[in-house]
Amino acid sequence: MSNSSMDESVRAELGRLRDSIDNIDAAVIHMLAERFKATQQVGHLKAAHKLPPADPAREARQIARLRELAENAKLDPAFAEKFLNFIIAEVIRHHETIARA
Ligand SMILES: O=C(O)C(=O)C[C@]1(C(=O)O)C=C[C@@H](O)C=C1
Repeated sequence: MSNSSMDESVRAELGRLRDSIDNIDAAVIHMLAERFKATQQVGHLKAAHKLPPADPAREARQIARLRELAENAKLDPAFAEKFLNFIIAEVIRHHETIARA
């Protein structure tokens, strides 16, 4: 294989992989948007009933569940936990904003 044809096959493979990454990123964004639509409703429900924005017991159950899912999927469970905590922190911020309104 000459240098130029090898470069072309690498370029093509990189292009295919990046198309797949772009599709996955789009799915992640759409799934997150749906999740935030649901949590916004939870925020309004909690505010209407004077419930606290955070529920640490629920979070502990979610973390345990996601860590197990991650392990089964061969994803680093510590990363899965960090990712969930990052999302939940943003949700709690939204809940607090709704409660103040
Ligand atoms: O389930 C709730 O009570 C929520 O407010 C949602 C959610 C989440 O984003 O999953 C956010 C904050 C809570 O601490 C726990 C979970």
